[in-house]
Amino acid sequence: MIVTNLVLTAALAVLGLASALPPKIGTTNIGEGVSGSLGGGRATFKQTRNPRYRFNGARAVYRTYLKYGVPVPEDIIKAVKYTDALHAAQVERDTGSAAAVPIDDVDIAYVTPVTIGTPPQTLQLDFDTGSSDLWVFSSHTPASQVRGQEIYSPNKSSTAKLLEGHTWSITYGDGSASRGNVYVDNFTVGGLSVAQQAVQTAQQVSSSFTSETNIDGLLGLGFSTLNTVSPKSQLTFFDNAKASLDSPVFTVDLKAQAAGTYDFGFIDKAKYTGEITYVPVNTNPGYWTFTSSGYAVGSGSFSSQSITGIADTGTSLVYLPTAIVTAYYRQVSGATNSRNYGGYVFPCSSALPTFTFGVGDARFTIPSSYISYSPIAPGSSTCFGGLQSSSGLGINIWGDVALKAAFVVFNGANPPTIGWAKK
Ligand SMILES: CSc1ccc(CNCCO)cc1
Repeated sequence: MIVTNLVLTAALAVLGLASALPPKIGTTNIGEGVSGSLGGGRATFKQTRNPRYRFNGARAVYRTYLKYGVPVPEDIIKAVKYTDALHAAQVERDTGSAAAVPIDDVDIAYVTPVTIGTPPQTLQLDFDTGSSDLWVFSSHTPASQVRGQEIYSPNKSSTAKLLEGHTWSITYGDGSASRGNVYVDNFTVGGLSVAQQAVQTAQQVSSSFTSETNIDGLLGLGFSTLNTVSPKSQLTFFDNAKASLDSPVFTVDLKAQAAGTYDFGFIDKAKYTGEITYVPVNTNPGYWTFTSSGYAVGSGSFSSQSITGIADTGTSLVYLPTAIVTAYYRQVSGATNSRNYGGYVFPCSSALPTFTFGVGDARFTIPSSYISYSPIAPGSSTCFGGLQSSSGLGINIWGDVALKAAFVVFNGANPPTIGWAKK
């Protein structure tokens, strides 16, 4: 039987009228179950949560009275006025969310788009919980040191202001370095804005930054005590934004060879499974330092021991005590700790066990594919490990290889804590 669109439409309309049940208050009735076609196409409306919506019960009741033409009782009117005032009194709460995109095929680092100034200039920055300077390639960076990076030009921003007499200089754990002067300007990450963010403009960058053409600078998410600006140190973007956030947190969801997210001000339940295990953070000297409860190699037994280290989104690999790392590579045929290649290498064809680490009673397993990090040179059959010894660093580092295996909450409350969840 051929049912023309017209008849179908009429039928749907009659059905609609016939369903005396009103749509549930507070939801948008998109005609659940009403599919069918008007003009042949299909439409699906995905409902998304509005993180800024604040439910007001009194107002919902008020709307119901209006909807059914019933005079609104005085006490409901009073309740609406009272609750509206309460909501208005709440400081404007804010959130932000932005993508974390791997810059190459081994996830050596991740970049996130930010906008600076007026009109907005977009740069891709490496969000780094292991440092606390926000610095960018700029119009002050010598052309010989710029190789395709986007630059920030303060003289093209009507809202940029030079921070007179302030300079900065930073050297990272991997030996890379940069230095320069400081402006304040409007700064936005994923819809979250800070009006007067200190933006450190590079006048010099080391060769490793010049050759990292996909990184236009760093956004430090460590504690502001680590900031290198002198004579007056500056606050990180998170510290500046914290007071206006719904919740004083940011979360990190890094992915292997895919875009993840940095969220500010809220914890997205869709991004993790099970419970979040929170542990204390030692903010001295300014890293997100926490203590892991132990480790296991592959299907081996879990060794309960305290491993104190930093959660560092700006470091690619995991660096742990030599005893743990040798226990791991003992399970990898052909693995050696190579001076030539600067760490543990193994035949790319070797089978690698997984690596499990503990946070409290929770256990997080790093897939072996994350630890088979990359050939030591393009096409080589020798691979470099994603797990290396921290003996030369003096600090244990849970870098991207570990962070990719979890959903991590950096809780900037007082006292700060760090939360780990499976995903
Ligand atoms: C040359 S690309 C680069 C990216 C991030 C960083 C900061 N963290 C590194 C660990 O010290 C340094 C260099």
